[in-house]
Amino acid sequence: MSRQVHLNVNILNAGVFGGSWRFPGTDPLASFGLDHYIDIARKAEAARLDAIFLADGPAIREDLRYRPFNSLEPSVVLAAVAAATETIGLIGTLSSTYNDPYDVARRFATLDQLSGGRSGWNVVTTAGRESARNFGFDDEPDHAGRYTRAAEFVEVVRKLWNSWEPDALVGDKPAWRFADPDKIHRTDHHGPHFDVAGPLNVPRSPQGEPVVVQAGASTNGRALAARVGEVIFTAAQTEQEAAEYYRDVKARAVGYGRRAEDVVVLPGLSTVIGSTEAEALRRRDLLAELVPPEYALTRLSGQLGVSEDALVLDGPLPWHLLTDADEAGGSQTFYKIAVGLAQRENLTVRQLLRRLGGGAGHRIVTGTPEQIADAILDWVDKGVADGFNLMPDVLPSGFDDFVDHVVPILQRRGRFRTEYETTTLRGHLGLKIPAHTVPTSTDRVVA
Ligand SMILES: Cc1cc2nc3c(=O)[nH]c(=O)nc-3n(C[C@H](O)[C@H](O)[C@H](O)COP(=O)(O)O)c2cc1C
Repeated sequence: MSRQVHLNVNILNAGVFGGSWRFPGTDPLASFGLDHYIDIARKAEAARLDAIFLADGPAIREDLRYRPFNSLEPSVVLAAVAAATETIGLIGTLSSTYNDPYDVARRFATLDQLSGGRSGWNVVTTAGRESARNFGFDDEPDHAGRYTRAAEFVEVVRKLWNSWEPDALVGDKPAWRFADPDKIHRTDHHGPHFDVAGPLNVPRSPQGEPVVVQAGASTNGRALAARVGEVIFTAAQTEQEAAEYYRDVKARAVGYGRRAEDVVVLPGLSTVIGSTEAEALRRRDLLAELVPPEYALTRLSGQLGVSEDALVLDGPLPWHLLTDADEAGGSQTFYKIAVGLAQRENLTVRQLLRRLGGGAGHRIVTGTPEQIADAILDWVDKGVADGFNLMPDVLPSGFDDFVDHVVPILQRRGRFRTEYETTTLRGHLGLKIPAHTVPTSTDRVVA
């Protein structure tokens, strides 16, 4: 049987482009209301997608003068969507840098319990000074330190998810308890030992425990992905980039004693769909025009860590100011992607801004439903992706087009489910229930 495709939909405000909210017929503020998420989730469930996905950064980083951008807390939104759906997976992003393990463990265990085993936690380390400032930091902790903390953070969360014993004490030193808030200079925290006690005592979920998703494809990010990630949300502009990442992270996972199939790799895919190729291209052109230039420039300067003055629209990137990606402070993945695009295609700043469409740098495929379906199956059949985290160009219209016209093609070709065979997120993704979560006779199962 040909490999089945896994598909999530990332509900990103009014769509992935910086000007999606301005697209004709789009309600720019829909994403500030619950119906936006419930309607898309129900549409995704009716189309038998694996999950909906909510990205998140605990700060309003977008320039609100140019783009309505909400920062609704993902676990709250997902709880409401859980009540309005029955089978679709529910993946939310919470930062390992700006949260505590107990709180994250509790949120996703609760969501898992109440949703019947459909929750997934996307662990990110969160780049950007704005988020740091929201949590009392002077500046963002360094990149490597964020990942050191993330590795231990996930370990503690998983222990809490299985903390059936009263003294789920982990780590050997008290973490930063707020004994003396004045003394907590959190800018110097690097991978503290978390000291948590007390079980979560949430009854076992039908999927054992929430799925751990990871997003961040830098060198540090790959190590974390291979160690703990069950689903990896990545970004790749070319088949070669996708292939290199896919093989590397699966090999690293095997190196940690895991199986390659324990890791589902889902690159982001932005789709721009038209009934003809010409119509799709016209839609793509309009989306490019709708991106406020100031917004795109601000976003690119933040992504590259250079001032806007250094970005001359009709000139090349300021190569003399750009460091090696592994030295970048923010998201090294998207730093690499932007630089790689400009280098490979010899783009001016203006041309790069158009290629990115005001987004971070996910691959954009523009075409007819058949062309989109071909592009999806091409990477899956070449073994460089297990499916995709979809980011429709405009929400909800772009996702409606995908569900109404692309999914049926994948189903007719026998590559995508026509019915759910399971009711849990793990089940949809083909992930095993972790052995340590399978109740044993000695487990004290909460009634
Ligand atoms: C595909 C993808 C999606 C991401 N989504 C988020 C997100 O929703 N929130 C966030 O804070 N960081 C997100 N990040 C960035 C990283 O997880 C994180 O911010 C980190 O600091 C940078 O990771 P990197 O250097 O490994 O790219 C994403 C990164 C990638 C590659």
